[in-house]
Amino acid sequence: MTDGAFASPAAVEDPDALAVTEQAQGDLAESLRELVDACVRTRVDDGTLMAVAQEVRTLTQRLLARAQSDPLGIEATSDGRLRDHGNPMVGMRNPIAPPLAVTGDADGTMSASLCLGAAYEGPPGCVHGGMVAAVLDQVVGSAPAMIGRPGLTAYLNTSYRRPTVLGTEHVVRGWIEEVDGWKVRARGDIRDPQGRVTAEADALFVVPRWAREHLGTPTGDAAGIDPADTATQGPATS
Ligand SMILES: CCCCCCCCCCCCCCCC(=O)SCCNC(=O)CCNC(=O)[C@H](O)C(C)(C)COP(=O)(O)OP(=O)(O)OC[C@H]1O[C@@H](n2cnc3c(N)ncnc32)[C@H](O)[C@@H]1OP(=O)(O)O
Repeated sequence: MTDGAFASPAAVEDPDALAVTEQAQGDLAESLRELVDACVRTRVDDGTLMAVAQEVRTLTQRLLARAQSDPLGIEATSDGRLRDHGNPMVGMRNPIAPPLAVTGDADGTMSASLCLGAAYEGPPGCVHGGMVAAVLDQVVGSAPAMIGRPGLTAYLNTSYRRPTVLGTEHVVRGWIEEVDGWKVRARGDIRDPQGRVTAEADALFVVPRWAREHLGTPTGDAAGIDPADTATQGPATS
């Protein structure tokens, strides 16, 4: 992100055409998620592996025939969305994103379901700890964003209570503990189907100085911001 990232929203001139494009982009990413999973689990012979690798490289060249050199960034659009399609946790165009679908409750608690496959394995049969932290970073970090304080992670302390098992539906949650001007302390956890906490995080998100002029003036400390009252201030990401 750079200074002025949200200064001029990208104009959406033809919403129908954009919807078709986004459908195609999302479908491509989904097909690549299936490819990554197959790549990790396949037991085909060496000749097939080499042939498929060559075919994939050919497909890559087709996509690069027209590609931007920069990463996608976070883009505000004139239809009121904040597009973070390249994000590795929620980005619908990013095949390495699960992708998480993060939603907010009326009380400001953010949540997402999580069920990861073989590509995310750390300990045998379990989700890699770095991935667990990244998931918590995203979901917990979306709580400050929802109250109009989209900060960068200053710290994220993660405690791993029990393994997060692959192929199992978990629930990830994030909520605000304290708002202090541009700093927001937030916590979150991941729970297994039995409701047991597999990991939890305590984090601080800080709106960087360069972004503050785009977000107005904070009203003060926690007493000044009620997540339930301000939930609609946050950006809609899709
Ligand atoms: C912005 C637009 C985004 C839009 C987006 C939409 C988002 C929609 C969903 C988001 C969900 C994202 C979830 C993933 C989020 C990442 O992955 S962020 C990537 C990882 N994090 C980073 O790269 C951050 C790197 N660090 C930095 O850029 C800067 O150090 C920081 C954290 C922005 C702060 O820098 P700064 O703006 O210059 O402010 P600074 O004066 O240093 O500190 C401000 C205050 O914070 C305190 N502070 C700073 N760091 C710490 C710390 N580590 N411990 C304790 N206190 C600290 C300072 O003491 C100071 O306190 P006060 O004196 O004001 O009381």
